[in-house]
Amino acid sequence: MSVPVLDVRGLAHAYPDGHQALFGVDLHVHRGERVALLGPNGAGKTTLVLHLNGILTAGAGSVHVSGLPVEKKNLKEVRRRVGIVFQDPDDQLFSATVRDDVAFGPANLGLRGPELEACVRGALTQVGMLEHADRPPHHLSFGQRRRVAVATVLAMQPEILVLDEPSSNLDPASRRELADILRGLDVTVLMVTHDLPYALELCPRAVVLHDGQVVADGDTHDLLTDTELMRRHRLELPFGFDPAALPRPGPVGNVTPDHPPPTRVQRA
Ligand SMILES: Nc1ncnc2c1ncn2[C@@H]1O[C@H](COP(=O)(O)OP(=O)(O)OP(=O)(O)O)[C@@H](O)[C@H]1O
Repeated sequence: MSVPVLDVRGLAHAYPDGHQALFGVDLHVHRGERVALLGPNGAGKTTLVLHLNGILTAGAGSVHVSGLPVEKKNLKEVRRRVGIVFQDPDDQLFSATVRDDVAFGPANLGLRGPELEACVRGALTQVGMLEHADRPPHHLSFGQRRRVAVATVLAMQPEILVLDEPSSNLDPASRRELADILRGLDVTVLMVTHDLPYALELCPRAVVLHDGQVVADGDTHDLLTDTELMRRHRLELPFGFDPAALPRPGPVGNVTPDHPPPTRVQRA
């Protein structure tokens, strides 16, 4: 098996006020996986995600992205490899036009002229927003802005796409359209979500974080049908939702996963 795209080992983090948010987290994500990161409020999901591209630095342990350690001297390359789409698209969109926002990252990497334009068009096409390229982002709907935020990250051709609550504040049609887009991408995905049906629909594997520790890691369907595990870790499916009613999610885009399918559920 190849080097994991994401290799988190023994990661611990205490905030300056002394609050210990992560305790020895291990997480290995291989190329072609789509993994849901689940857990109740305050579990440490955001804290973990902020370590993946060096916004926060580890108190103990390590994070490697395709073998590259997340360290100050590597941050530029780490941030190209790990694309984070934050929950609020307005944290990511600040230019006069959609095109300029999507061009910002690749232009910083040195792309110019037709190469840059092709990159921007490619990313906007992937999210179905090419026809909006010349519009100001603040004229777009929330769902459209979220798609543009995804495009700004895809334009960097990341090795892993990290999404923080991608389905939040979307109407049912936009939620489904975004799921279709994500399913079609040829990129490894780590998705933080409280939307358990969305996790089940998109991610064959789920990792549950609770009180700063990984408490389960395995097949999403197996996890979400384990009522004792769900109760213990404050995870609740919407009333009347039956996980068996959804087909198991298929592989990522055209990527052939270089890992076996998740089967085991581990418990702390
Ligand atoms: N800047 C900070 N200073 C001190 N403690 C913090 C800070 N940010 C987060 N925490 C604490 O760290 C713990 C983990 O928070 P985190 O935001 O990572 O959880 P989360 O799983 O993302 O939660 P949610 O689902 O509510 O977004 C919480 O107890 C939180 O109060």
